[in-house]
Order: sequence, then C-alpha cells, then structure tokens
Amino acid sequence: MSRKDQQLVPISLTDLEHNAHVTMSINALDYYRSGANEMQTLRDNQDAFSRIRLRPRILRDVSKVDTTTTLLGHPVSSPICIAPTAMQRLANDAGEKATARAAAKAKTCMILSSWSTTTAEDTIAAGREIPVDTETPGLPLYWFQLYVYKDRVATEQLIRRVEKVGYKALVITVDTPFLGRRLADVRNVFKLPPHMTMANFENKDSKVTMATILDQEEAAMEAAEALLEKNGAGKKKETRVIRQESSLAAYVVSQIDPTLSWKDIAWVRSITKLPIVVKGVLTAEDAIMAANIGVEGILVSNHGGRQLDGVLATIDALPEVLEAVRGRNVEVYLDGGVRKGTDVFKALALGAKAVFLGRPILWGLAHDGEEGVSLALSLLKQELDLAMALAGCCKISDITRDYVQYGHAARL
Ligand SMILES: Cc1cc2nc3c(=O)[nH]c(=O)nc-3n(C[C@H](O)[C@H](O)[C@H](O)COP(=O)(O)O)c2cc1C
Ligand SMILES: CC(C)CC(=O)C(=O)O
Repeated sequence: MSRKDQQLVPISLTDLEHNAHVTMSINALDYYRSGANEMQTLRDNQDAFSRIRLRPRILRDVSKVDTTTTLLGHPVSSPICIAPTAMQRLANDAGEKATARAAAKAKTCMILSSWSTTTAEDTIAAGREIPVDTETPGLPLYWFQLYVYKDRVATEQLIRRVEKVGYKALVITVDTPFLGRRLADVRNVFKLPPHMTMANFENKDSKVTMATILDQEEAAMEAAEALLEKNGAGKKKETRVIRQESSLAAYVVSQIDPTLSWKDIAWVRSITKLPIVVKGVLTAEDAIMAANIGVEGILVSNHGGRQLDGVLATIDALPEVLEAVRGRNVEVYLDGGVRKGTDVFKALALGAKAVFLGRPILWGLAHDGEEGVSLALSLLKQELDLAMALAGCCKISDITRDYVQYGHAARL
C-alpha cells in the first residue's frame, strides 16, 4: 500500500494529522510538526490536558447548546480560533486564502502570520469574498501577528498596511528573539520552495524584501564556508552541517530584533489605535507587566513547543497568568496542544476566553485546502458542543472552574 492509500476519512483532528503525515513532503511535514530540541514541551502541551479531569453536572436541559462568544468585543461563533502559522502554501497552494475563507465561513477569528506566503491584503480580501450568512450569529474576524523587525520603519509600514485593510488587532509575538532549534529542519536543510515568498515583504515599497532574506542566507553560507576553509576542514559533510543552521534561523537573526523589550510594546501602543495582544506569555510576572503596559489581550503560548524546550505546557501555565491579571481589563487566550472538544472545554473552565489552533489548521489545509480547514474547525466545534452538553453547560459562560479538577484522585 502506498503512503497516500493509508489516508483515513477524517472524523477527528487526529485523523487529519494522520492524513497529513501520509501525504505531505517530508520537508514541509517536519517543519510543521517539529518542536524544539527534544520536543518535551511539544508533547507536554497535549499530555497536560489529559492530567485534568472533568466534573460534569447532570439532569440539566441541554437540548440547546450555544457556543457563541466575543473576542475584544467582536462576536464569533465559538471560542475556537486560528493561530498564526507561517508559510501556509507549503500545505496547499491556496494557503492563507483558503484559511481566511474557512475562517469567514466558520465566523471565527484568524490570526495571519507576518511570515505568510500570501499578502495581508490578499488574505483578508479572500475571506471577504465569502458572503456573510445573517442567519447564524458571529462575524469573521482577522487579527495580524507582528514580528517586530530591527527596522522600525518596516515594522510601522506593515502596521499601517494591516490597519488600512481592516485587521482588528495586532498580536505581537514575544517569544522569538531567536529561532528555537528544530532539529528536523536543520537535518532537512529546510527552505521555502523557490515559487513561494514571504509575501508581505515582496512589495516594491517594502523595506524588508525577499532579496534581504536571500542575501542573509547567502551571507551566512559564505561565512560558514570561509570558516571551514580557514580551519582547513574542507569536508563537504561539515560544510553541509554549518549551512543547515543558516536559513530560517539566519533570517530571524538578521531581521527580528532580539533587543525587543517592554518599551517596544509601549512604542507599538503609541503608534496604533489597534488593540494589542501579547503572544508568548507563560508567567504571572510577565502577565502583570503586560497588563500594566495596557495591552488588551494575552495569548498564553509556548509557540507550539517550538521555541524554548522544557517550558510548562500552556494549560499548566494558564492558571498563574489568569490569577495574576484577575480584575484587570485584559482577555486571556491559550494555544498549544488543543486537539479535542474537551481540551477547549478545560481551557475555558480554567478561565481562557478562547483557544487558538496551530497545527490542526495546517493538517486541514494539507488534507483538502479550504474544505479541510472548515472540516478541522467544524469537527472541533461539534466536539465542544457535545462536551458542553454532556457536562451540563448550555452556554460558554456556564463553563467555570467547578467543572475541572487536577489528576484522577477524588476531591477531598
Ligand atoms: C508551522 C508553524 C509555524 C508557525 N508560525 C508562527 C508564526 O509565524 N508566528 C507566530 O507567532 N507563531 C507561529 N507558530 C506558533 C503558533 O502560532 C502557535 O503558537 C502554535 O502552533 C500552537 O500550538 P499547536 O500547533 O499545538 O496548536 C507557528 C507554529 C507552527 C506549527
Ligand atoms: C519564525 C518563523 C520561521 C515562523 C515561526 O514562528 C515558526 O516556524 O514557528
């Protein structure tokens, strides 16, 4: 049987992941599925949900369940949203446009990555082609994920572009001063295929261009070769090893500002009226800093286990973040390892306002483009709906801390 023949008719996110594993090229699959180093945090993001148990209530009328909620005041059909993931055209040629259209159909929030393979303008335009169905509650919502570039003019230019076309919040990623070390990408010499670009930087007026990206790669490779020559190594294998360190990681080193600090969050705050969500908070201390600086949202995230390996699973970090900002005017969201309706339920029970999906959206894209993303979103929404009914909750605000407990021992 060929790998492709092993595909399943998907009835869960795990099935979609399985299908992606048997159909995608190893280069793209490894880039998507990898975590950093030993991938301890990647595994723990999912495992930690299993350590939490549910406390359902019975004999309530659950014939009607309503999953609608709001994000920074915008109505959405459910608290299941789309995390930013770079380079979605690696999964399917329709890439970010397909995701935007599926988000519009699902009436949920999509965060577009700065490092998309479709421009911010084309992505939102694709989503807006979907007629809004007025029969069901909620509206599509698009937020933009921002990497702060060393070049602040380029950063501001990007902010102006996304403000202009209607993105409703900036999600500033703060856990990537350098790229985490994903071993499979190093081994595969991960590269974006030549016909794809980091589309937001293609524009002739952009300060950061594909040429800058490629120049950096070239420069890093030349430096590596010079070093080997100087050391008299000259062994092809070693050259390859050093080259392998140098594509995405070199780009991040060259462009992303590792000096980023709270004053830069304040700077972004000072130049835009868009609400700001800080993505990558894992501790109470940083949650307080974020609230003090006046951001509207905190996304508890460890970047899907792709940055610092060994940090807490996000569902384990969530309670301390929530406790730290209790009573403050800031929404708290979570991403990382959400794969089942009960995972969503547990995150909401602990106090998250919404959850964001990274890889499952990519698996949906790889499976069947826009339809695949719609399937991923609807499978999870159906699971949440059922989990709510079986736990005795008819609406999102019914889901409280009383519905979960840690571990399997009885509460004494
Ligand atoms: C392939 C891939 C690319 C990603 N690209 C970005 C990105 O460009 N910006 C960002 O802030 N986070 C990025 N992330 C992290 C996600 O936004 C999110 O934090 C993570 O995927 C959530 O975990 P999950 O994949 O288990 O759902 C990426 C994650 C993956 C898997
Ligand atoms: C930094 C980019 C390569 C995208 C990203 O955030 C990731 O791959 O996790």
